[in-house]
Amino acid sequence: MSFLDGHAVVPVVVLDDPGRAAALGEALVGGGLPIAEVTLRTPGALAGIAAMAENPDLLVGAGTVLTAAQADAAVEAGARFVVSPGLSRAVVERCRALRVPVLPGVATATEVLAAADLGLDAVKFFPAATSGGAPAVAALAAVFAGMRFVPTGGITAANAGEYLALPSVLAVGGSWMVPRDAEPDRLRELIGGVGAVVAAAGR
Ligand SMILES: O=C(O)C(=O)C[C@H](O)[C@H](O)COP(=O)(O)O
Repeated sequence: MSFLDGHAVVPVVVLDDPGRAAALGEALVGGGLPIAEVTLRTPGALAGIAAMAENPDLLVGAGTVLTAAQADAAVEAGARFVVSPGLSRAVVERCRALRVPVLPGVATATEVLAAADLGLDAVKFFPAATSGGAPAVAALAAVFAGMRFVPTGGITAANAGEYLALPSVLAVGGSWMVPRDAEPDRLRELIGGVGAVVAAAGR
């Protein structure tokens, strides 16, 4: 069981204007992608999380969480899961204390081992494309039987299927369907296209 069950693709959102968060959340839900990882990389990210958290049909989480204090702030704003680009014991332990699922980033076997030592059974594989792509995930999965991966970073509609074909891949993350400056029509088109990618991968 994972908070990502039923979510094969996690949209990674960089919000410049928190005033657009609610509409983006509606577009995701309407397009069949009722989940968003809002990165804490913009000043309005926490306000955006709070706005999205008001949508009962949307599972909203925080990305780019680098410190335990940021995990606190994200959960306080309404984040229901936490994603980090790297593996921080402090972040993992704070999320456990907050009873919120956490997905720390790893890119090497040593980091997967460290995550397993912390009792984790799912990690983000980041940055996926430049860390060896789907073949690297398959190679890591071969030696870490209980570990599941969420590759993120450099994933597109064209290559998501390679990752989703791997049984060790819980989901993929990416921003390709939520580009920062897309007009609403283009956004709907990109979000709507994700379903075909997921279906083609048999998910
Ligand atoms: O910092 C984090 O915690 C992140 O989540 C980083 C994101 O995974 C990538 O920025 C998404 O990568 P692209 O799909 O290539 O845009």
